[in-house]
Amino acid sequence: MTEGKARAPEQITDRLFATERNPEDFRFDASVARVFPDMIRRSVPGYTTIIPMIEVITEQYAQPGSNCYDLGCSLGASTLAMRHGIPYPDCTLVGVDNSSAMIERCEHYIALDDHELPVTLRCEDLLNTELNQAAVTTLNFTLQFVPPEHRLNLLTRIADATLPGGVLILSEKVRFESDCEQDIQTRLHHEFKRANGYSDLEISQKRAAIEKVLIPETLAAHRERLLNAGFDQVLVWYQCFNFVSMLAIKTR
Ligand SMILES: Nc1ncnc2c1ncn2[C@@H]1O[C@H](C[S@+](CC[C@H]([NH3+])C(=O)[O-])CC(=O)[O-])[C@@H](O)[C@H]1O
Ligand SMILES: O=C(O)C(=O)Cc1ccccc1
Repeated sequence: MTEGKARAPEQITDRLFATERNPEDFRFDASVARVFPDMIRRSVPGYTTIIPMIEVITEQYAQPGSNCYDLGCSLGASTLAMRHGIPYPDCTLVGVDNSSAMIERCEHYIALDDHELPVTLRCEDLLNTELNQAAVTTLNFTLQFVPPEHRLNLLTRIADATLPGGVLILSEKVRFESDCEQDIQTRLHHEFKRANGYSDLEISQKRAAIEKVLIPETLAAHRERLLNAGFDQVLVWYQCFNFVSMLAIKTR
């Protein structure tokens, strides 16, 4: 480790679903925020690849004097990737999350990161947050938690706020048209979780807890809605099982 640099906090193991519990919908509360880095790394195939690629993509699409947004920033992993990718000192970087437990811890992680570009954190609903002059906006596994009926309106607000040449990085858990593919990809995702030390009880209790709050859609539905919202081009730049990351580009 470089001398004088702050040390990254130790990761706390996610055991939230390890013992039998009453069925309750998943919430981003203090108990989740506490174990979140471990939870997301062991639960989302490709997360540890997607984060550094957000840095690479941000570096390509940031524009001088623009704003960059990380919507649903949690503890700031995607925010810090954007911070490190932005090559212009006059850019503004904003992280938004409506979980106060996440934002409180996120402030701490941002402070530990030794970098000159300031980060503004907003503890508010991303459905109401002000967006303008955006070069890069990230929704890294966040849109899936927004009620489906609000998704087009949010994406339209993002597209309207995006500068020509700007992008949206959209990572989502997806579902598949074909029942057979849905079964295979879900099984492979569960095998990934098992390989990362989650038990069958943990997998099934978490599955029940997220069922009503994490609503995946098909890739075709995402594509069509992004184009309807005002983006000009949509491409998939990453997929591992049922976890996908897209790039929506505004060319004009
Ligand atoms: N309406 C909303 N308004 C604001 N925040 C919201 C809303 N709905 C959900 N969130 C927030 O979106 C985040 C989703 S996690 C993002 C990971 C991060 N991007 C990462 O790259 O580490 C993904 C996951 O847990 O799978 C949580 O912190 C919620 O509080
Ligand atoms: O854990 C799962 O099964 C998921 O689909 C991903 C996830 C990751 C973190 C919070 C909620 C869901």
